[in-house]
Amino acid sequence: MAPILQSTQPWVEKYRPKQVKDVAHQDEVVRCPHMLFYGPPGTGKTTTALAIAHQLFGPELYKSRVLELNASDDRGINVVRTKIKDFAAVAVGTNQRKSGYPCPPFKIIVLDEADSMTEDAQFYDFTPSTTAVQNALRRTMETYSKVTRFFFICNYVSRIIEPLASRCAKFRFKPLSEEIMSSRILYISQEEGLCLDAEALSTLSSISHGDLRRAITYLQSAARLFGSSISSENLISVSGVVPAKVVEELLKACKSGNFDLANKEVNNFIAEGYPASQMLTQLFESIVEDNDLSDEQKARISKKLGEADKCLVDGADEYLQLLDVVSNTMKAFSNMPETFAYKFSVGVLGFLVWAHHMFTVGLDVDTSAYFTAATMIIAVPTGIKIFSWFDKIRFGVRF
Ligand SMILES: Nc1ncnc2c1ncn2[C@@H]1O[C@H](COP(=O)(O)OP(=O)(O)OP(=O)(O)O)[C@@H](O)[C@H]1O
Repeated sequence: MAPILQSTQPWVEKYRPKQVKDVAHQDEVVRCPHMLFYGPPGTGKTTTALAIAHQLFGPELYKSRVLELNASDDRGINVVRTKIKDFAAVAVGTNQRKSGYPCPPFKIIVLDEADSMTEDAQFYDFTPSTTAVQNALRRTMETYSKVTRFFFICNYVSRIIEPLASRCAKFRFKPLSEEIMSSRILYISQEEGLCLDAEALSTLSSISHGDLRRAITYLQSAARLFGSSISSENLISVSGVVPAKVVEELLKACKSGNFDLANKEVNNFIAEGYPASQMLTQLFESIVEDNDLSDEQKARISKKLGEADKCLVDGADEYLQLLDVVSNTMKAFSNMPETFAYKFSVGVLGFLVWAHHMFTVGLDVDTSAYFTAATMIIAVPTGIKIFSWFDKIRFGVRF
């Protein structure tokens, strides 16, 4: 059995395919213009670009013909104007064909994470800066198109400006299917002398969501911690995925309508140290599949989950966000749907606005303005008050 603990090299690099033909299941992509590879993480975009470059130039010419820039490099507008231009402008020798490699007469510039290129000193402002850098590239691409090919790699193609995208052949990388992931994982397991049963294999594919890099990383972590025989539970524990039972308990508490119980579950969850964002993802999956909820209720909870997810990304408190989600889920599960209170308060508001309109018709401008102010002062708080009364009646607390 092969040693597991000796090598410190991450397996994602050790098992990065060196040849385009070994990149699993992205056949359409590998047949070269300027290229734009986009799609979710860990699906082989960078691997394909580097494999193409290696296969075109071989190890000897690789360094002189290929420039790799990723997010860790400085890729502000000045880099585009100088480093990329300097590299692109130097003509390639005509007689550099090495045995076994096609060595076409151009260079390749690989811009990884092209959707996060920044303008110097404006890195906090995504849209204008990225656009400025990309605009600066348009000219460079045109001027040096005879001697350079650009490979843009990104997750979100919508963040690449249209003039750049339209100069490229676009290739969408899809999340890898369970079978493709499993066969690559099986191959790596055999090479590393690991023993994975069918359940562990399927768990690994499902918790990785089509991201092979993630799957390989979980596998390596599990091998380090648990040795050569890896079970489904081992993989779940290294992945940070919340055990299905914990999600179930939380949903059960929501269904019970008992706020104290739900609060206790949220407290336990936070005390266990699970990431709240992971819980939101799994809660979402469970709610979408829950037959006790109507489509409208599912839509409401999903909206709340989305808002909480954004708040967490912005640095909000995990406990409060989760409690907010849980309270909204409780409302959705409760027999008196939120829509009733909502519609009632909106109805009161609507009535007052309508009454205001009827009374003010024919009044002079000043009287009408006073009346409008009075209506807003009465109508809005009244609506909100009624809304909160309903919450108090139902849960004894206002969320
Ligand atoms: N299609 C694939 N075939 C074989 N291995 C793959 C494939 N996709 C990913 N991998 C494995 O995952 C690792 C990471 O892949 P890669 O860097 O190409 O992903 P990516 O799509 O560029 O992701 P990101 O958008 O995060 O940069 C590779 O080193 C390789 O081990």
